[in-house]
Amino acid sequence: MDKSPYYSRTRWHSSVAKLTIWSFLFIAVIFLFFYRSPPSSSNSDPSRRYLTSATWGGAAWEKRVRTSARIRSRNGFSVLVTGAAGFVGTHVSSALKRRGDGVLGLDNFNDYYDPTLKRARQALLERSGVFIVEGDINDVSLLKKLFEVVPFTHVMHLAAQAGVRYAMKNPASYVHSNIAGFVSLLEVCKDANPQPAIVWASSSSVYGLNTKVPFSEKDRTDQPASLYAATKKAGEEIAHTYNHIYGLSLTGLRFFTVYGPWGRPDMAYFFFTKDILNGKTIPIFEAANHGNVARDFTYIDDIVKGCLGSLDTAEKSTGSGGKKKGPAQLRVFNLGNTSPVPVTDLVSILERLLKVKAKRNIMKLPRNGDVPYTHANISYAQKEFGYKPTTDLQTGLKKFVRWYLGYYGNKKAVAR
Ligand SMILES: O=C(O)[C@H]1O[C@H](OP(=O)(O)OP(=O)(O)OC[C@H]2O[C@@H](n3ccc(=O)[nH]c3=O)[C@H](O)[C@@H]2O)[C@H](O)[C@@H](O)[C@H]1O
Repeated sequence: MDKSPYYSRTRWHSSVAKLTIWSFLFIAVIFLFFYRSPPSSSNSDPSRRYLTSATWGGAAWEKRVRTSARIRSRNGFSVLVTGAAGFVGTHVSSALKRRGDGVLGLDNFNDYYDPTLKRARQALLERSGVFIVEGDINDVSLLKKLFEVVPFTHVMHLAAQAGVRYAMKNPASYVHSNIAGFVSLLEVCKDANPQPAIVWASSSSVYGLNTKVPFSEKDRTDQPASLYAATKKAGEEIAHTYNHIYGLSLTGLRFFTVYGPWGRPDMAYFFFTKDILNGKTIPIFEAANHGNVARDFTYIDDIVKGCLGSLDTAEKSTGSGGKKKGPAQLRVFNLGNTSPVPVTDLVSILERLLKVKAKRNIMKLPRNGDVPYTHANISYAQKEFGYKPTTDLQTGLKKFVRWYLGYYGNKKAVAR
């Protein structure tokens, strides 16, 4: 049967209508899929393995966030601690919680060093009521969500790619965490209402090739010797910018070689202990003309006091919702021990504590970012919040070794 033009037109119209409806439905389904699925953390750093594909959101998750951040003392703070499963992050979170502040942790649990140690720290914090959200500081939507759920008064920003020598192996990870991550955190903080006051971890390494000792905050910091140092120095400049434009209150802390229980396995005192116990030779660097390489090793409890002192004296940010209302506080403090010790002496102390002779391989300081000497002038922190380190290297290492042997269950050597 012949079809009339009218019939063909009607059929054509009905096909177009069907196609439109199906296309519309298809787009709606795609849209719903992306809108409803919980945003996962943006672990976009290609050079880093994350052991979890972290998800967040939902009523139960928000309740945990709120409960963890709830203030339990008069005039207490509500603090977001980034890098909470890290060495310093764990100690600071637990100290804040103990005194009644609300604490919420954030950590991406990356595998720069053994993540089971980070999980053990997490379990420790969990027992004292601190919840660690799994996510990356580059995940702006997660950060925004956290600030929607909790009006944090303070941010203790300790998440970072640490380690001086590793920067030659994986430079991108330093830019990702210490620069991009810091900026994404500051972006969210400046938009928050109220804006939090921010205390964050810079590093003694910013002094780089500076030879004037002891290092004072007024000394030059424009000659970094490693990419790690350069990213921390960049952080200090970025802090200046956000303070200047948005009225964020910012305090940078230049930590000097922090050590102690629950420490970082990539640091010399930690892997020296392991290698001495295993009878493995340890490389000990020496400076030019057989000079000693020395560090102003600072015990973790002293660093925690410095962190809390900085939080307690941090003034409020002056802006809100991305608008500056007036000048805000901008500070940088050295947090060191003020008594440098040669690395060879550190090894001798470990030998005595472990009752094992180290196999030493003395070698020239490699050109990998290490500097020969650090020494903090701490008078500024002393003046501002009474910072006064009280633990010498011998005492601090004794506590570290006791923890190490307990944690790793090595029964062969016993710390005195
Ligand atoms: O203050 C900081 O801001 C930094 O402190 C820490 O860096 P460093 O002071 O370099 O500590 P760490 O690696 O433990 O080496 C200690 C000493 O052992 C020497 N060292 C090291 C390795 C080795 O094989 N042999 C050796 O002699 C080495 O030459 C050095 O003299 C943090 O890791 C860093 O993240 C940052 O926070």
